Amino acid sequence: MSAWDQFSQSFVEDDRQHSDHGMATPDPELPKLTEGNTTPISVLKSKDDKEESKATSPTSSDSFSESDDAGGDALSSSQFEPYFALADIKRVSRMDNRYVALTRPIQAYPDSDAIFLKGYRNGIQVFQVRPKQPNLSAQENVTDQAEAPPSSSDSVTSQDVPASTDPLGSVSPNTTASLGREELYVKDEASALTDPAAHVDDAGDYHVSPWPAFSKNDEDDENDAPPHRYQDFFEIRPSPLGGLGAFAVRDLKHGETILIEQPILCTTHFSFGSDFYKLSEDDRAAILALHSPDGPDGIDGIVRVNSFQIPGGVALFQVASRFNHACAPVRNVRYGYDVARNAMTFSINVYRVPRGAELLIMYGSNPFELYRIFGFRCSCGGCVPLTRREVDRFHTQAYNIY
Ligand SMILES: C[S@@+](CC[C@H](N)C(=O)[O-])C[C@H]1O[C@@H](n2cnc3c(N)ncnc32)[C@H](O)[C@@H]1O
Repeated sequence: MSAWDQFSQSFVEDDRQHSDHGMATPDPELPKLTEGNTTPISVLKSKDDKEESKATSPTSSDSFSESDDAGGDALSSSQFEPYFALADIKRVSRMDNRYVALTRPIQAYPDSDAIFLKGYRNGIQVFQVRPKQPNLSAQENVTDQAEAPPSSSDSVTSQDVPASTDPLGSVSPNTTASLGREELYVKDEASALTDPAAHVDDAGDYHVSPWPAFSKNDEDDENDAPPHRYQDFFEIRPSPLGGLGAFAVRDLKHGETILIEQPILCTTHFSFGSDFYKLSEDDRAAILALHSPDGPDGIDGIVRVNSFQIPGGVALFQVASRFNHACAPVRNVRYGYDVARNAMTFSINVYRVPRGAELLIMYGSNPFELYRIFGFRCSCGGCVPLTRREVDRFHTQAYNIY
């Protein structure tokens, strides 16, 4: 397993253990931690790890990625690098061990030496905050992540948190370790107003309701919410865009979560071959039944056109991978990967979708990019389709490059 794989695995496992939140919905307005008054101190990885992650992490051109408005869902592995930064956030209020900040970008947060960008949830940027560790300068904190002693502020026993699953630093076995983690939600006031899951209390602070409980074994857990059934929202059937697609079975309204699905396979473009053969026969059959592009690529082609980027790799889904693409004016569904639940979630991002309409996500920002990555000429009706001449020119240019 590469360092990148190990890291991303630990990230996911860590989130499962520590958080009810963790929607990794990407956002093209990702605040750069170098903006404003923020002083970046470093990233977690050592130089060697970084080199390796560069070599092994997939590029954004290999899987679905959106990059448009605030509802964009561009999944980029780089966004999940552990950004550690000296940062402050103004006007923060503490609620149930979590922080809600009303300003963005991140500016100043006096009690922390590191902020870890976890992902997004309902358009809210979710961070984990590590309080300042005594007797260590900022630089030492970064370079000595692995050796840094746990602080005593937030005790978690190492039985709860195996060392290998802690992306914030190692935890010695058989000791009481403190992860000193807090969760932080950063939200601008404008988007709060459109977020159905948030409300503002009398003090002006935003409150965010937790996601409904979800686990693969919903039926086994009495405390969980009822299983989320996508069939209550849409059906999969032939699409005029080609092959199969998803169609609303009733009127759907903005913000409705229509799909929560765990992947059949999480992999990388480099390890797909071996990962595929570790699957059960049923899962392999489900992958082979997904849309297969023309050409000689075989299984590689199936992964290329059906996978979603997730932290550290790509994932294939039985249902989510059936959604067709539409460009910005026509797309009506946004998606994000919920790291905590290892689940892809789709929700409606337009005012209303009438019963019978096709539900469409955005794979890429323009028809040229779609052709280059996925090999199809977009016919969504919301873009100017590529002409035959443009396609020919693309092939000529590609031929000249290679
Ligand atoms: C992930 S699959 C989507 C589901 C697929 N239609 C199926 O039958 O499983 C992606 C493929 O669907 C087709 N497709 C999706 N959106 C399209 C669009 N807007 N215009 C034309 N073809 C599209 C392309 O062949 C693309 O490679």
